[in-house]
Amino acid sequence: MFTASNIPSTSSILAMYSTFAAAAMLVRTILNELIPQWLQVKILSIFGQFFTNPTTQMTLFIKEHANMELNELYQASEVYLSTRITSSIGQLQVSKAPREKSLSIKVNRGQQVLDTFRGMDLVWEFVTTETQQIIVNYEDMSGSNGKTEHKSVTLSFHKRYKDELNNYLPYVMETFKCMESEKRSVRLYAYGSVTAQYYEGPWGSINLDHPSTFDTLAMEPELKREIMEDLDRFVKRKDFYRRVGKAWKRGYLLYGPPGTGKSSLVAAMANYLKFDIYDLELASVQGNGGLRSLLTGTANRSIVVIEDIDCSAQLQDRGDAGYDHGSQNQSILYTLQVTLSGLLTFIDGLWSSCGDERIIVFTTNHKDRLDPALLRPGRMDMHIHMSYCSPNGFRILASNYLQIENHRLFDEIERLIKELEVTPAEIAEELMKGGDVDDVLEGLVGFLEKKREKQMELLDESGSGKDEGMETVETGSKGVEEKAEMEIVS
Ligand SMILES: Nc1ncnc2c1ncn2[C@@H]1O[C@H](COP(=O)(O)OP(=O)(O)OP(=O)(O)O)[C@@H](O)[C@H]1O
Ligand SMILES: [Mg+2]
Repeated sequence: MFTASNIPSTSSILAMYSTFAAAAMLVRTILNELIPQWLQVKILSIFGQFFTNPTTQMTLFIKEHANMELNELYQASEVYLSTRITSSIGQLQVSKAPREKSLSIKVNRGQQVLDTFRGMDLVWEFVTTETQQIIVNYEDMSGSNGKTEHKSVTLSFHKRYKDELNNYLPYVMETFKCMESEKRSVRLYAYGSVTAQYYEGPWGSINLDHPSTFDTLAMEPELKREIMEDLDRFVKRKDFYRRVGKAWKRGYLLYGPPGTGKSSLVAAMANYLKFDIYDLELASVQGNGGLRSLLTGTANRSIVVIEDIDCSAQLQDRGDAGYDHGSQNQSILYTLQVTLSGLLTFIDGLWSSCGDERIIVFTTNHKDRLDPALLRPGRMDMHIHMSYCSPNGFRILASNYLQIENHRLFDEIERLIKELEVTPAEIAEELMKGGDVDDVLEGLVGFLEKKREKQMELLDESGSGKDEGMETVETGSKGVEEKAEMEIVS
């Protein structure tokens, strides 16, 4: 009993309370490490949290895909829960892909993970359900029975905390975004096989681990700076895009001869922004419907690349006339090809409405062969010409490959490079040859001289000139016709 003289003051009650709370937290942390999570859930059920009581418990189902689109909250949950791993979780998935530098540890399916947030206890669990499905083999249009796996994660908590979710779920998303921006490796996604489509989702991925960066790219410094600034501006302009009512996306068309660094530039962009790459081979995509579901299955903060767009799946506009082919099989084959209009519809419409911070890159060796519809303003925001190696480009390669900034042979090499159509890939190959620096550079001079002889012969025969320099063309709303004025030729 408290008497007037021994009633504790408010401050001492607060001090007692905070000591008690700290002790409770400590006990909780220790128990969290020692007691298996499922047992903790049982204990919580007994002592008032009633996780197993359907009248007081609320469970959210977060599915991997929602309306055919990747569910970002599911992705976030997977990443977030990897930060909640304690020694009390009985089963973990550990993997290491050959190209990955570190182990990847995830909570195994069926394992419960306990989390607390502002006094609220939550139980997470990964679950997998299967449904029977007919799997179609698109080559011969035969069907077979198969199982489709649906991944989801459940989140259970006491109903009285449901309002707190408005803080908790954004916290999960925020943690995910922070971890994503800190991640060191960029992933390369490629369109999987039909089987992968049903069991692992349409995109399989590996660590990109591509060494290309803006530092290693042999390009005119001015062009490099422009591209980097464009990317910086793009990622910072969330509010701008929202204000002007435009989708937060950017399209780049990279064109130029083989071996001039188009693919390397895509890797450099991905490494610079820490965006994952989705490599889309249109030829293996089953029709416009397939294209749609693949593209909607890509994550935010990513680059979708369609290489060699001029060669991809006879991309000519075929209108709606495809069903006039007579035989059933032809109609089926026809519908399995991506059409130009399907691609354009996606770029203009669907692409705009799905996701944020998206970059799409087309590459081609022959810009002149592209359908003008693809080059129209508003489709690709920036056209980047990757051309033959320049003296500046050579110096970057020499610095990267040989770690030298100057050499007695540089003048001669640069003079030859100015005269010739030689790609950075060809020069890089020469610089990779063994021997000391003198040997390698003499080898390069020999290579360039031989090339000059050959080009002189060809020039005599055809009388053609060199495709000079690199340029960027910004195609804004004013149109392609204005390109000449906006050209920056370096
Ligand atoms: N501009 C460059 N800077 C540095 N290295 C380059 C450059 N261009 C090419 N290379 C070297 O050549 C190799 C091939 O280049 P890359 O695949 O990027 O060329 P590409 O333009 O995409 O060719 P293609 O049109 O055949 O796809 C690269 O792995 C790189 O080693
Ligand atoms: Mg390429």
